[in-house]
Order: sequence, then structure tokens, then C-alpha cells
Amino acid sequence: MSGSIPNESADFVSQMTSEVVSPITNSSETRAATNPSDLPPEVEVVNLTKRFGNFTAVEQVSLKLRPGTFHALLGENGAGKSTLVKCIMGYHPATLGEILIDKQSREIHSPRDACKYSLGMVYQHFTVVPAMTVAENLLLVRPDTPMVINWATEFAKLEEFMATSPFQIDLNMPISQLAAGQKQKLEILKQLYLKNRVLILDEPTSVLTPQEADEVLGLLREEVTAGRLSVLMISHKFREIMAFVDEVTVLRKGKFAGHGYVKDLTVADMAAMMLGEQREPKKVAKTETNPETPTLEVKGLCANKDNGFPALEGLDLTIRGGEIIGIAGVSGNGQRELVEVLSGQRPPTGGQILVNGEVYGATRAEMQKHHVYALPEEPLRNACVPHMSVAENLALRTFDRPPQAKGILLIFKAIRDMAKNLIGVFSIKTPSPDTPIGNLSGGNVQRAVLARELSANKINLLIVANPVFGLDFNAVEYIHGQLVEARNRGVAVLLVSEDLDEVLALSDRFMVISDGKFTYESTPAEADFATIGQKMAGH
Ligand SMILES: Nc1ncnc2c1ncn2[C@@H]1O[C@H](COP(=O)(O)OP(=O)(O)OP(=O)(O)O)[C@@H](O)[C@H]1O
Repeated sequence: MSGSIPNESADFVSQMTSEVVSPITNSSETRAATNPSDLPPEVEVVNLTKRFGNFTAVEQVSLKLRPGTFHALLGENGAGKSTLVKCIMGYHPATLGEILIDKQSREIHSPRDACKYSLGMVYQHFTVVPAMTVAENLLLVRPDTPMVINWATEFAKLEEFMATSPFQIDLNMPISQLAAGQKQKLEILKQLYLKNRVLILDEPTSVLTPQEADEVLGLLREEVTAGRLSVLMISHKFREIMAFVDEVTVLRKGKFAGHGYVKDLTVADMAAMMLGEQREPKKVAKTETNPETPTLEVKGLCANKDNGFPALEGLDLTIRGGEIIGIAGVSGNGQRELVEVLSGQRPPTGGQILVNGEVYGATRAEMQKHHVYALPEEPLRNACVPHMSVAENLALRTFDRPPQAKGILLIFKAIRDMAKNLIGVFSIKTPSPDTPIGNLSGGNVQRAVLARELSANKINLLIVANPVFGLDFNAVEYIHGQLVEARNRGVAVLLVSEDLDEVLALSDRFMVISDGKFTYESTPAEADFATIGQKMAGH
């Protein structure tokens, strides 16, 4: 193993990650399982550098993905992981360096080129078309889909493919009816359907429950062990790495920071390689608050899913200033619709919402009047304009008010100054305030939206959905600290999260949502885990 490991980092991380599972296998066992000539190709990155203008996102990084192994790429937010894999996939041209496929230097100019070498990528966010069925989405990825489709033949072929694939999904299901775990399986199936045998996965389990994640990774692990696939996975989750991965390569600030075999490493070793010198995140303790007056009152709220079926069926919810109310549950049980109704992106079909005792329809004017702020899930898609700059996105809430506007004139200096300040205070890693926000790493987009929403002078109600999606553990601590600080200041916080541990750690009180209804309510201290599990599973 290369890469230095300071002891303090190791201590800190071993405390944070108490539950780790031992590796299922190691690479030598894996390779022994198959005839070498049947294995996926070897992929080697040699001294790859990627610059965006003057900014070097990846510098002289080398990595070898050996056939029939499960390899993880680790690093903090902004370390260069996505950039590196996008270069491998031909999505970005590398500035310098080489990619070898089975020891031959290859030019890969596009993901389609990458497919020629059996390389397929599953991105952090879903790329399936929601209005289509599973079968239609699979056909859509083929480069040779005929102009006129013989459905009977194609469907029979798809059924044959599905029968032999590691995951099964009903081909007739519309995507809008699939839970996150099934969508992620479909993303992987798309690559298998293209006959790709080297899968590159960018945080594939970020939107999955631990059970869904273990199922997906377990099935992939079986394919790897059988020598049918190699996997290179970007991940922040040590539990999954310890359970499913053979080998890790670590990046820090765009540079190679270490490599090793999981069987020889502890979580602390890997975290220390990621962090370099110790930077202990600040834990924010909850202070005594006195929640009395309701800030948000939801009475009998109903709303529909995109397909017109009921998503929320008569929800009642009260949140007072100075408390965090958590909503736990498996994705697809109404959480998204609830957040969308409260942030004005979906009309309710029944019930009433009051904020500060006044009827609230979640218009922009009402959100402004009542000081309601929201961090929705997938903030790049739901709370940003990707091609606009970081500064412009940071000003989305305030650009029409002084000091950022004078009448109808925008004061660009004020917008930029405010952005520079927020970039500093919230440690947003961006080449400049003028960089399009869509170019930032996932974690930094998350920070930027949180900075915008939390920097308001006065906040009454803060609605957050999966706020640490895809973030490294340092950033998780930071954002959790910000939420607790807001609560301590008297903000009413609604925390919707598919991560039960997050709900239990932060909430003062929480509910489980299942099929659009609250089916369990407790404080974290009094929570009964067996019942929560049953309720989350819909029993
Ligand atoms: N197209 C681009 N133009 C300019 N800078 C970019 C572009 N893409 C990425 N960057 C910058 O490169 C750096 C590395 O980003 P990258 O997305 O590779 O990080 P990451 O390790 O995948 O982070 P995360 O875990 O948050 O997803 C970041 O500072 C990011 O802002």
C-alpha cells in the first residue's frame, strides 16, 4: 500500500465507522474462478492529467483495473474521481496520459467508443426516461435500434436477456413506478444489455436503502466473482467497500494518494489516505430549545404522483421552531411528493398547509414572506440552473432585491461579492464564482445550494431532502452541523431522508412514511427498531 496514514485520522474514522463487514473475497480468489481468456479486458490508466482551463482536476493519476476484480475509487468531494472516470469513458478528453485496454494504448473519444472496449458507465443520477417502460428504455440505449421496431421479436429477445441477467425487472413497468433500487438495477442492466463487461459506477448506491444497496452490490459481486464483470466503483461508503470490494485507489486533491487491497486495509487506513493531514470536523451539539408555536402545520394533505395515482393520503404534520422533525422511509413512498408540495413544485389535491398560522400555497411570494427555504434532493436538477454560474445560482433567491438589484437593474458586483463570501464561508470548491454550477462536483453543488438556502438573514422553516446524498464523511458532518445549528437558532427543520441513521441522529421526533401515510412516530431515544423495520417495509 502506498500513501501515508496519520494516526489521528485513523482514530477519528474508526470511531465513526463502527460497523464494517469483512471482505467477501479477494482478487486472487476471484481470478482463479474463471479461465483467463474469458475475463473482461484489463483497463489501465497511465499518468492521466485533466485540466479545465488553468485548473488541474486530475494530475498524473495511474490506476489498473484488473480483470474480474471489484475496484473502488475513493476521495473527498472534489478529489477528481468523476473527472478521472469521465476521461476513461471518453466523456472528457484527457489533457495528458494514456488508457490501455489489454495493454494496448487506445484512443477513447466518446462513451460510444468506450463501449467498443466493453466499458460502460452508470452515472450518479438516473438517466432512464421516466415516461417510458423498462423495455423501451433498454431498447433506447442500443446504438443500432432499427427505425421500425418489431416489438414482438424485440420483446422476446429482451425477455431472454432479462432471464439470464443478475437482476430481474418487469419489462412492462413504466419507469415512474419503479423505486430507486429498481431504477439503479435498470441502469446497470442497460450496460449489461450493451454487453459491456467493465462497469464504471459513480456512487451507485447513493439513492438506495442499505438493503437495496447490499442487494445490488451483492449481485454485482457475484458477477465479478464468476469472472463475468470487472467493476470500478466511486464510493464514499466504507461499509460497502469493506463488504464488496477487492482493491482501492485513493485520490486526494486530484492526485494519486494511495492504493491497496481491502483485505490488508482498515477503514481508518483508507480514510487517512483520503484526508491526508487530519481535519477533524466540528460536531455540533443540540442545545435546549423550547418548541412551542407551530411553524408548519399540515392537515390531511393529499397529493398525486406523476401518473395520477395517490402519493400522499391525508398526512398530518406539525413542526415547531427549534425542532428537527425527521421523515424516514424507503424511497418512493411519498417523500418526494411531500417535499415538492411544500416547496411549490407540485399542487396538493386535498388538505391544508399553514405556515406561521397562515394558509400557505408555497408560491415564491409566500416562501419569501414566511422565510421558507428548501434543499431538495438532486439539487443540481431541482434547485439550480446548471449552465448558469455559481454566483448566479447563489443569487437565485435574492437577485431581485437590494443590494443585488436596483429597480430592474441587476448589480453584478453585489452578486459576485455575495458569492465570493458564501464560497469562502461554506468552503465550496469551485475554480471561480463564474464557473457554471453544473461543472462542480456533486458535493460542491450540494454545499452551494445549502449555502444559498442557509445564508438568509431569517429562516423560519427549512425543508431538506436527503441532504448528504453523495457526500464524503467530512462534508456529511459539516452539513449535519449546519442543520443542527439552524435548529438551535429556532428554525423549524423538516428532514426527509432515506438514511435511517441520519434521521435518528438529527431528529427530535420522527415518523416513518409508507404508501403516502405516516405509519410510526417516535423520538429517536424511544424508537423500537423492529417495528420501524416492519413499518418501513410496509407491514
Ligand atoms: N467541466 C468542468 N469545468 C471546470 N471544472 C470542473 C469541471 N468538472 C469538474 N471540475 C472541477 O474538478 C474538480 C474535481 O471534480 P470531480 O467532479 O471530478 O470530483 P469528485 O471527486 O468526483 O467529487 P464528488 O465526490 O463531490 O462527486 C472539482 O473542483 C470540480 O469543480
